[in-house]
Amino acid sequence: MLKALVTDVDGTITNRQRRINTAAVETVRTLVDAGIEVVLASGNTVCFMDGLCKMVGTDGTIIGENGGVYRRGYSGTLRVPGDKKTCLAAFDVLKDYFAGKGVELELYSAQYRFADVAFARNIDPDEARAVIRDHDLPVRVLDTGFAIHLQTPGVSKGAALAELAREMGLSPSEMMAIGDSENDIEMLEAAGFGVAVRNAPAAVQAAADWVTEGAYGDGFVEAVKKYFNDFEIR
Ligand SMILES: O=C(O)COP(=O)(O)O
Ligand SMILES: [Mg+2]
Repeated sequence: MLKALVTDVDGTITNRQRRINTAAVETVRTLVDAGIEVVLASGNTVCFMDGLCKMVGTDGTIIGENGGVYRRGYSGTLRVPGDKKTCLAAFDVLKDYFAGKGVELELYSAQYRFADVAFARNIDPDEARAVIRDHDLPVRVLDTGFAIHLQTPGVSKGAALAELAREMGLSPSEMMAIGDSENDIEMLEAAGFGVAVRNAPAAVQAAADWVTEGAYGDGFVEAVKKYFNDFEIR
């Protein structure tokens, strides 16, 4: 039986423009009201996630910064498996490289981040990967479709899911995960049942156990409806 749902945010319960799908919000509330824990798992910052949890109506359990941080409930201890210093050092190398080509990198909410670095998608992520490789830097480049992130190896939403499951007294096999992007791959693999929404790229769909017909929030709602009876109602 499934006991918790772990869902990505951007591209999974929002549309391409980051507008939240209101039916997806209702669906999350239906789960929460049935006693099923819903974990929001995102590349976004903790403060963003806290506001989102409050307004959607979850208990504040989050995975943020692509697994760079996670926390059980609003008052739980914030765990920070990520390493911001390493990511920032790699970012400086990228910044210099792209400045040399006349392209400025735009950091996203750097002052609110504990673990990863996020910046605008005005460069080719594969070119950034090549620079990281050439300089032998210990970070990986993630393109979420909404931002590019730098993250230390071993840190992922999937690794955070496994740690969080332990804190919640659950097994990852009792969790369903839903996502849309390459920062969700490890999470879809770690969960007992992984779902990709239709807008997910092929590599993400391949990591999932099932792919929805609908895209974005419509796909999210479709997946929860289809598997609702596999959740243990308390
Ligand atoms: O922060 C991002 O780049 C994307 O966020 P997401 O993980 O909720 O899709
Ligand atoms: Mg996403």
